This record gives sequence, structure tokens and C-alpha cells, in this order.
Amino acid sequence: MGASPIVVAEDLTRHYRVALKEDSLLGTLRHFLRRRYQTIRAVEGVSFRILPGEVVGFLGPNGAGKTTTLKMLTGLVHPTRGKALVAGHVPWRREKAFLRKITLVMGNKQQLIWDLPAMDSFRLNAAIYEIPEGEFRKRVLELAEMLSLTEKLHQPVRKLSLGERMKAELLAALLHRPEVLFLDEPTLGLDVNAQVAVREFIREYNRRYGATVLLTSHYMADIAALSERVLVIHQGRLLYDGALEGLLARFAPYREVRLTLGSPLPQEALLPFGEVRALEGREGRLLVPRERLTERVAEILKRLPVEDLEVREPPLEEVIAKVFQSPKEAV
Ligand SMILES: Nc1ncnc2c1ncn2[C@@H]1O[C@H](COP(=O)(O)OP(=O)(O)OP(=O)(O)O)[C@@H](O)[C@H]1O
Repeated sequence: MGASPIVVAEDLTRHYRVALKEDSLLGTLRHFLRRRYQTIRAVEGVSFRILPGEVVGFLGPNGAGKTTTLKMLTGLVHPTRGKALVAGHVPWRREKAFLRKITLVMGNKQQLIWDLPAMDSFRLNAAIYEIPEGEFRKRVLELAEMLSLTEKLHQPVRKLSLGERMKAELLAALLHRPEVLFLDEPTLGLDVNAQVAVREFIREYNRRYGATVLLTSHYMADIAALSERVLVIHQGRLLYDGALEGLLARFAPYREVRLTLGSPLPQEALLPFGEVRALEGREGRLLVPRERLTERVAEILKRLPVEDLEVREPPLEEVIAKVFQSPKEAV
């Protein structure tokens, strides 16, 4: 028998009822007299299971329902319907034992106190979670070293760079050694170096402590580097749950052909061979259906002045963008 899951979501659903506002004066009057409501299906019947120690990427365009799902799994929001069990607890009961086992980090929210050194905020967290002094020091030192943040702990948070602030946020969120990490856009707005540093820290944290991670990110590089498994959500529904490579095979029934031409050609010259994604000077990129690949490559080599030709998987960003353009296709 395999390990039992540490995160279970079953038919998890959250609807929001929002009042419809009308633009005109008459509309505003009508709004006061008899409000009309609209139901937003933020999350609709989502089910999945995550095993201890897994790092799962959560993908979806803006407004897909990622944050709402994370809020239900951390107990900040009650579901309209469905069940969840995280580390053996029903999240929305917000039991103390549950809160000790989880953490939620949101890239666009801050828990550190702006005008004080990060160390002071850490102390506050240590008090909340009743972490003994010796253990507190040990954990701060260890995490600060992993994050290359040791020098910055005594500076007021407002003087830290965005990347350093995010690292300090992570440190604060992990002091109580949670087993399950919910990370919502932890690299949002960071420069590439800071993104890589945060990403490597998450990987190392997972390796060292066996923590389970559910992570959303707009940066595909984060997901590709950290997660073998991805959940794809679109318009509140789960479209895909499986390996990252499987996502390519399932949603990208085409491959990318990169060409270097002997001389520049107009776009029309490439059109018969596939969907032209880019053409600049002598360099071109085409999408070709997988099942026609051999035949098209042969034609390209016969008819065009090709200097170099390379076949690749299309960029993951493009695949995902295509998935989101063609909704209503369930797993
Ligand atoms: N408190 C709320 N009241 C009304 N509607 C809400 C509320 N919270 C979220 N929504 C709506 O629910 C849908 C899902 O939002 P959610 O924040 O979960 O998406 P997301 O995938 O996290 O998007 P993003 O990547 O932009 O953060 C959106 O249409 C959003 O406008």
C-alpha cells in the first residue's frame, strides 16, 4: 500500500455572490431598490490528492481559482460545497494543531513589520508558535544561511530589497517547521537572480525536511524547476493533473521546428509548412502537427534554402496559453 495523502480535496467548490452594479443613474436607483446578484463560480468541483513530500505546481491564468483553492485548503475561506483534509485536519476549523502544520505565503501580502528588523517579526512568530529560545535561534540561523540572509536580519524590513524581503517572509513563514507549504506566487515581481534563489531554497527546504509544497507561479521556469506534477485549473475547473511532460504531450499535439535560412524569406513562403510563430531575418519558428512532422520536415528541406533545422518541444508558456484558449476540455 502506498503512503496516504497529506492533502485531499474532494469536489471542492466555492461560489461568490456579487451584487451587479449598473452604470446609469436609473441603474444605480434600481440597484438600491432591488439588487440583482450574479454567482461567480471561483472554484467548481475540484478534486485531487497530494502525497507527503510532493512538490506540486498549480497553474492557471488570472482569476482561474488558484488563490481561492489555497484559501480553502488553509481554512481562510469556507467552501460552498465539498471536502478537504490537510495533514489530517478539516482546514476551515482552523485548529491550533492544524495551524502549526501548515503555512501560507502570498507573494503580494506581507506579514513582516515594515519599520522593524525582520528579527523582531521572527520573535513575534516564535512567541505565537511557542518555539523555545534555543530552538528559535537554531532555526533562524539555519534558514538564514540557506537563504543567504544572515547579514540582513537586523535591518529594518523597509530597507531590504524586494528579493531579500521575500526571503525574510519565507523565513518567518517557516519558523514553526510546517509540514505543508502553500506558496502563492512566491517569486512575484522578483528579478531573475532572486527568483532562482527563492526557487532553489524551496527545493532545498523540501529535500531537507520532506515538506509537501503546493505552489502557484506565473513563471513557468519556477514550475518546471520545482514540480514534476502539475495541476492545471481554468475557470474554476481542474483541466489536468499529472506529469509536466504529459501536459506537453496532451495539450501540444504539435512540435516546434526552428529554421535558419540561407537568405531571408517572406512569411508566406513558410505558411504551407506550419503555423509561423516567428520570423526575423533568416531565423524562423514554425509549429507543425506531430503526426505530420516527418513529411513536413522533408518538404521544408526540399523546397526552402535551409541552413539549419532543429525540432523541439514548443515552449511550455505557449502550450499553456493554448490550453487556456480552448477551455471546457476536462481530464
Ligand atoms: N471575495 C471575493 N468576492 C467575489 N469574487 C471573488 C472573491 N475572491 C475571488 N473572486 C473571484 O473568483 C475568481 C477566482 O479568483 P482567484 O483569486 O481564486 O483566482 P486566481 O487563479 O488566484 O487568479 P490570480 O492568478 O489572478 O491571483 C475570480 O473571478 C475572482 O474575481
